[in-house]
Amino acid sequence: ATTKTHIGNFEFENCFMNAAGVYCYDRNELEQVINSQAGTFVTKTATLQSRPGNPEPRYHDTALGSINSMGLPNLGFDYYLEYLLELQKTHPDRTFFFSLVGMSTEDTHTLLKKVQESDFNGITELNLSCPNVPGKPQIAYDLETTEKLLTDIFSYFKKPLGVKLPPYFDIVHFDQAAAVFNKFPLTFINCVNSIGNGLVVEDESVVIKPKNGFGGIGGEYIKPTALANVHAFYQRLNPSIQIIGTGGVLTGQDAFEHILCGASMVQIGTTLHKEGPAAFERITNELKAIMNKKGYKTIEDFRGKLKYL
Ligand SMILES: O=C(O)c1[nH]c(=O)[nH]c(=O)c1Cl
Repeated sequence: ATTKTHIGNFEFENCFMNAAGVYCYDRNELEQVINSQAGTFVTKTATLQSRPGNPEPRYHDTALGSINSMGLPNLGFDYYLEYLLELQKTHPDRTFFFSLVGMSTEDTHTLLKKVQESDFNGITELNLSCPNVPGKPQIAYDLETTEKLLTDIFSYFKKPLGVKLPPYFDIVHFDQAAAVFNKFPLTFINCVNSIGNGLVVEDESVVIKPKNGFGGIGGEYIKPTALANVHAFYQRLNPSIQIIGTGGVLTGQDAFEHILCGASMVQIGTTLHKEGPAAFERITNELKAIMNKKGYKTIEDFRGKLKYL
């Protein structure tokens, strides 16, 4: 069996990559993902200026997952663009993802215009779902703002673009969100970002400092929500818009389920944070074993073919 895949016009030797925010802060981390079994990587979400992020502790692992309120710490757009352009020379055969978002609508347009005018030839992931910047609501929970933003973006942005989405929890919201996304030539949507503003308590205390302990939840806690979002949009979107599945992937079986629900690429966050880049080889081998046992040669043999009762 092969776990290769494609997103847009790009081929990837493996359908696994990191989730933005994990193992992607700087060249050192990104190089480790490049040199792992991952098919590609996405950068930490970049903003126009570098950001220190929220006070620590701002990330905490639990037995079943993680909670974070990082606050968008990143080295700034220019740092990641410079590295991506360098990789286009040293790894011309590979395609990478650039995650970004502005701290204002104006900044978002400034960033995307810089990408459009640059020599970057990879895929851009616009983060519409950061839950941890105090005072900034998650853009993708405001569908009117999201539609206006995408309308303006696609008037000038002509390179491959996808959006990182928060989980939705209401069938009507799936309907309304899909109706918006179907209006645009999106290359993909990525479901899901962390479940925003959870609260983990240990003994008598919160476990992270920002926002009195409130933060985005990842890991085993969120797989049912992640699978539901992947499949809800798979059922509703134009087939030209592919789906990246993120959330709750610990094993090859979890990845199999994301692909069964419709995902064309699977991102790994909390598990990668806990296990390191070796997780890519383990999970890839586990998925291949499942595919061999079931007689599936490629992921297209079962992608989206979730059975109903
Ligand atoms: O606090 C963060 O940096 C963060 N944390 C998340 O869990 N998702 C995001 O999109 C971001 Cl931007």
